[in-house]
Amino acid sequence: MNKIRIGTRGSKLALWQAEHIADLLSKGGAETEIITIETKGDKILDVSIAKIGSKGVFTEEIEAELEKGNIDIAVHSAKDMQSELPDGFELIAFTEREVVNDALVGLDMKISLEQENLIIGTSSTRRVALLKHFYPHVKTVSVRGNLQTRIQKMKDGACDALLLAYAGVHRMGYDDMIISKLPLDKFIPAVGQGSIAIEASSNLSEEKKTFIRQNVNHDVTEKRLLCERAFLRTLQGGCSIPVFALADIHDETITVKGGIVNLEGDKIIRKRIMNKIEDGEQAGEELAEEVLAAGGEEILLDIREKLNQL
Ligand SMILES: NCc1[nH]cc(CCC(=O)O)c1CC(=O)O
Repeated sequence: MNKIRIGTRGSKLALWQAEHIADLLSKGGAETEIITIETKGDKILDVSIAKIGSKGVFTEEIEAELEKGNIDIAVHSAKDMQSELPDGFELIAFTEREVVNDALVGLDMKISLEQENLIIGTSSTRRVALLKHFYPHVKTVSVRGNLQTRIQKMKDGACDALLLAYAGVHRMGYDDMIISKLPLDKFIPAVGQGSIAIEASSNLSEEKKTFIRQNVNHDVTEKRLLCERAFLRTLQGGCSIPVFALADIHDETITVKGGIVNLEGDKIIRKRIMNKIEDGEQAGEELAEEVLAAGGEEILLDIREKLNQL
């Protein structure tokens, strides 16, 4: 088999993830090369993603390279992947999921969301809306950029602490700045949080596809993520919409919890569905239908309108 060429964005987190995939493939006996690609999302740092229009800002340039065959696969944080890829592309593997929680990150280990006069840096609409819902006294400020930039902005006084995905903080080696893991009963994570996804062109050879799946894919994670992604697809969520879902597998059963919260944080809809593992995608779809029917549809329309006005 020829060398496997791995495309990735150039941030430290993206490179860590690409190197992790290269390691897994090398252990299986493949030769690998990492190729860095700059995307629109990397260039525009002063505007929130919700304003740029989320669709494909971090993936377009990478997909162009996949299409041309300049790279064999692209490595992404699974949660950054749209629920529906453009024609001709597919996700062929998901790495074993690590800690899924959001985490409070900062220098002062005594900080808690219960305290008064707290300013939290985050640019995720989901985290802002969930904070407004569960901790309405907490103020938020938008802090964008890669992890290192955000931490620097916090040190410069932009906020008291950051709200980030535990997984990314851990991958970057900042464990000693993790103040607490937020509880999953309040902060249900973004779809796919904590896993790394491999994207390929549908034209990638079966030989490479099979090899990559054998060495990278984690079966239980894949089932959980396909369920969550079916929820996101049915809801037509998109990464700027504050929706969340988390699937878990025990014995023969998949359980998925998820919902939507409005931007003001005063309306939240959460549901839970259980199904046989092999019907996980159906469980994700049903969860979305229930959330939509219970008022999620209205919230979604309202959010779309407000994001369009940004
Ligand atoms: N949206 C950016 C992004 N994409 C993936 C991660 C973290 C790693 C992961 O969840 O796999 C992060 C940072 C964050 O949300 O704090």
